[in-house]
Amino acid sequence: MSFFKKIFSKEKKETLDKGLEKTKTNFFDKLSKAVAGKSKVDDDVLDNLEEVLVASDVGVNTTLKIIERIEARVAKDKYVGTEELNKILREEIAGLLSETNLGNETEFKIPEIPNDVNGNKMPYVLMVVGVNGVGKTTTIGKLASQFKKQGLKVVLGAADTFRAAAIDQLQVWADRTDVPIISQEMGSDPASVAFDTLTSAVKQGADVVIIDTAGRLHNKVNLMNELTKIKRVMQKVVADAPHDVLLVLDGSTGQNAFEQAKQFTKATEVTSLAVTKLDGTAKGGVVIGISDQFKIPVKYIGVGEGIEDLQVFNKHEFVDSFFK
Ligand SMILES: Nc1nc2c(ncn2[C@@H]2O[C@H](COP(=O)(O)OP(=O)(O)OP(=O)(O)O)[C@@H](O)[C@H]2O)c(=O)[nH]1
Repeated sequence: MSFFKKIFSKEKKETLDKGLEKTKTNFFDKLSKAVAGKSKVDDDVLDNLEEVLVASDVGVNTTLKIIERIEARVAKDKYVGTEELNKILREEIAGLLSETNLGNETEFKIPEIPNDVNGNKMPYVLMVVGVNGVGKTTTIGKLASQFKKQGLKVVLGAADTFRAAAIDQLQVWADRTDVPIISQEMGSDPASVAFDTLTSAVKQGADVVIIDTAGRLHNKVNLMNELTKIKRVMQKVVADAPHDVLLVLDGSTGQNAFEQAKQFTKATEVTSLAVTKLDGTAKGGVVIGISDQFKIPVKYIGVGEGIEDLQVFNKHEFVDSFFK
């Protein structure tokens, strides 16, 4: 490993540790109360553990899976001391997350997109969905910055034309990261903005296009129609666009994030997830539950407001940081 990579990894780890601090403190405080006065893991301890996991927003289904596995181990080993519970829990959570090959990435990277039939360079198209306020714009800005740092040519598309503020906020990030942005006035057709963005990106020979969209969940049919139309129109320019549909979820909303994931996956095909605002919350367990339940990769996690505070989600790093 290079010297710089080592430094970066150390910084990444520190940010992750700091970002998960609230979740961790809350979780381990509750866990120690759950085993207080007990020397072995019995039904009482398991009941308490179940409550702790649910209270940490791991989600009911995933909690039940974890409890079942611990029960099986306790039954097998006959006597499991409460001091071992931490270790067992860590192993079972890591095991659960390892059952899919998701969450193994360590770096921001995008696949190469083949040229079109005429030999034109095609960009990687990332469409970003999610309700207002979850950190969508910030995540787009942070991603643009990461890709640009790798020397990639990035273009942003302001296809959330529902609110003027959304266009303005994306413009702020475009200025901050010095990345071109394609926008039209508020109220214009989002599909038209997406079309313009892709056309411009192809003309510029761009590597990555990030399209912001409006996420109005209160009308699922409209949302579905809008996203379907954006996709259809984009495909007139880049045949297999979008290559990734990233749903941004606010981790601090806990179970609400699960609910949004359910709604969006019904409205469109979501291919990856970003869970933001983990730093300000004790609900970080939501990442474990969401990874387990949706079988859609959590690709990115937000652990702060700064441009560097978006991390590629790696389940091993996450579990390590959580149980440290
Ligand atoms: N602490 C923390 N704050 C974050 C994170 N990600 C985003 N935020 C903040 O969350 C707030 C909302 O983020 P936006 O990016 O504006 O959210 P949005 O989903 O685009 O919402 P609209 O702009 O209202 O559509 C901003 O104040 C961000 O700085 C994160 O990982 N940690």
